Amino acid sequence: MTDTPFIAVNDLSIGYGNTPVQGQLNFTIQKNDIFFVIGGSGCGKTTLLKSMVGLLPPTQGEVLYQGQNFYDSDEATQINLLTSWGITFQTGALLSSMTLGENVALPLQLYTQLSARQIKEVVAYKLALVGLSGFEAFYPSQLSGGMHKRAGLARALALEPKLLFFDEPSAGLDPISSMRLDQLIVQLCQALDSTVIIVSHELPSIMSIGTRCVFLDNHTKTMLDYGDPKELKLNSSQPRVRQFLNRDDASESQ
Ligand SMILES: Nc1ncnc2c1ncn2[C@@H]1O[C@H](COP(=O)(O)OP(=O)(O)OP(=O)(O)O)[C@@H](O)[C@H]1O
Repeated sequence: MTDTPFIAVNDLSIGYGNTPVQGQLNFTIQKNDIFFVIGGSGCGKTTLLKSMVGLLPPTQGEVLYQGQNFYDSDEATQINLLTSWGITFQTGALLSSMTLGENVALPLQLYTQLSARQIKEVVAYKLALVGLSGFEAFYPSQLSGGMHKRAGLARALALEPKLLFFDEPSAGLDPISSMRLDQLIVQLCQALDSTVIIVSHELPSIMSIGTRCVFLDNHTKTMLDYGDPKELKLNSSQPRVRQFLNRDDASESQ
């Protein structure tokens, strides 16, 4: 038995060139968490996600995945980590020139030895999981916003990831579709025994499915608090965190 956290963010600073975005980030994520990264517009949520998925080396500190630091690892370890992650960013989740079937098949073709027939079966299964059975031949432009998000989820799930990253998964969806997507994320997370990290502004999602969250602050350029969002909403010692989670007007100025 080890007490190494599933993910440990240690003294992390992130930014672009000489412009710091966030610093002194320290928190852990447990296996099976549905972990939200929250905070006002432009505070650095997407930047944190980019840094966590290997797209932006930190300016200081580290993110450890069961003790492994992506940026310090050799290529084989980096590929192992990358193929155990499913990532959907807000834009560009799907390649527009490919059908849904081809989009979902792509990671399987790149990273597995499966035959064409096996890939076809896995694609059909993943599309069924997100309620898109029979849509293999559709192009992303032929889908509604909600279907597009679910198809992005199917592609992220292609390699049965143990860790899923989502940037604003329900952006642009109506409240009902957004709630259905939340339920789908919870079901898939349980079925695949996965852990999920979500960047989101959506308070109903944060409150209904979030197990823990970290609040990034624009003013101080660091985290103000982290923990169970329901707890923080009531008891955070940080007024800006309570304002945000209670949707007080004061949080809108962030
Ligand atoms: N590629 C980039 N180069 C330089 N600065 C960037 C880049 N991408 C983002 N930034 C800046 O970094 C800061 C944080 O941006 P980021 O997109 O991470 O915030 P966010 O919290 O995800 O915002 P939102 O909630 O509005 O999507 C912003 O000031 C943004 O202008």
